[in-house]
Amino acid sequence: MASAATPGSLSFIPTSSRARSQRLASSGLRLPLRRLGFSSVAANPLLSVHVAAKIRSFNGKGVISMAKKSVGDLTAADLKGKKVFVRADLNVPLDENQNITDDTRIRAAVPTIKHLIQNGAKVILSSHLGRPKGVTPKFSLNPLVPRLSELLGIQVVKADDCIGLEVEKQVASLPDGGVLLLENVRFYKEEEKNDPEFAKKLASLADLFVNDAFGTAHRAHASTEGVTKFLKPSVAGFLLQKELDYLVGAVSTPKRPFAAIVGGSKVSSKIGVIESLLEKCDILLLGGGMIFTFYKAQGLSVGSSLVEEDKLSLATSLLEKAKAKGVSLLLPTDVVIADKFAPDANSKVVAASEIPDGWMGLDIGPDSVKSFNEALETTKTVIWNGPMGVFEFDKFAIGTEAVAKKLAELSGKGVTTIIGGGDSVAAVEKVGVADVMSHISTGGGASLELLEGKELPGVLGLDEATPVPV
Ligand SMILES: Nc1ncnc2c1ncn2[C@@H]1O[C@H](COP(=O)(O)OP(=O)(O)O)[C@@H](O)[C@H]1O
Ligand SMILES: O=C(OP(=O)(O)O)[C@H](O)COP(=O)(O)O
Repeated sequence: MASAATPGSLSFIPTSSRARSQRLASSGLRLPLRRLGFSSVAANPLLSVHVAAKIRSFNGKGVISMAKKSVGDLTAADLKGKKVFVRADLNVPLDENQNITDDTRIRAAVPTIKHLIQNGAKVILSSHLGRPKGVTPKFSLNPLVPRLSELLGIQVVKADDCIGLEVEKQVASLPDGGVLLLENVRFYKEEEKNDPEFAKKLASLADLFVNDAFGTAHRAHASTEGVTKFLKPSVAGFLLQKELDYLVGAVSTPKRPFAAIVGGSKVSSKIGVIESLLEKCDILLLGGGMIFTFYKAQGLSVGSSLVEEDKLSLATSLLEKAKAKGVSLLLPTDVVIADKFAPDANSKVVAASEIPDGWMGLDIGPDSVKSFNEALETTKTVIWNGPMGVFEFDKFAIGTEAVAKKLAELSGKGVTTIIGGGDSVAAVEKVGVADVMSHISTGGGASLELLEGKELPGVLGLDEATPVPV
């Protein structure tokens, strides 16, 4: 079994999916529902162990081990009558009337819960919702109960707390195959502090632990990492494993040519991902707000486009690194510029070298879309993280939508297409091509940290899988 690398520190706080969805809702976007496929892992849980066990080196910085024991390894003999503490990421967006506007994360948690209840376990389900400071009714998990019950085909019981006497009583009366949803675990500040006493109280409710909260696996919190110290076995759920298989597996041993598309607004938040991907990919396409820092570093005028002045030398060194490694790094050759940051701004397409003063680049231009498409044509694996422009405004969504459509087309031809969470997921949902992608991550921040080559605290604490011959 490979030894573990030192986990890195958290480098940034990602936009929460709640904030993102609220932003999208206010910009008028409607996200269609999407089905995640679980066939490979659910049908053969050992497959993921097998894949993960083969991983030896990810980003050149160290060796990582993500081979963890799976919930699929647990049978009725292990589970019947057992109390299982399941940490899921049910942090779904709710509208002002507390209606769920995207239930992807709830659906993604279902295969693990179903496996447990079908094998006679008593499921104690835990999640956070949003970032509450103390007990905050609008962050209660109550609105999740009807949808969860519907998807599981049983009536889920809801607790008003996540620890304490009343919860213990509810656990005691839970039948085999029953599900008790605990209240938002972040109502206690001890959760995010990873307080050992709090973790112990959560753990005392159960006999064993399943972590299926991929979206929160980059947080060392009491219910993700803390409880692993008190519950054995502590195993990975199907969703967690599927995410690791794709995000680590495909990037570690990609079918080549392997292209990465990185967009978004800040160089500083994507630097770790770009550096890590430069070690692995053959083609790197950059878009979004970060490109203007690269242009400026090359001496071009960027008008009032987004620039991180303190990252100019970093941008130069990344360009040099790409050259030294023989990675084909493409920056857009033309951009869509606007006279203000607004959906109704005046806009025009100009060469990247001709951005006038007072104008800002808000999307990649048509020539760039064409050359990006050509570059992607021969690829066998593509990973995408971050939009090509301010896709929240229709006028500046064309580059991002073009990438989404191209990846859908490639997916149809057998290319592995992986969408690394966050805004790119919202973009493929908007275009309606989410279903055809090979993998769409349920974790924005978590997927970025994995792509940076970091290990996730929520995974590290889980039991190692029994090695299988590879
Ligand atoms: N040219 C641009 N100028 C300003 N913001 C942009 C531009 N292109 C994309 N963005 C914004 O980047 C945001 C997405 O960034 P994201 O992928 O979450 O990562 P990060 O902000 O951490 O780089 C979107 O809200 C999008 O509007
Ligand atoms: O929505 C989440 O992360 P994401 O927005 O990075 O996908 C997770 O539920 C983690 O939430 P947090 O960033 O408040 O710890």
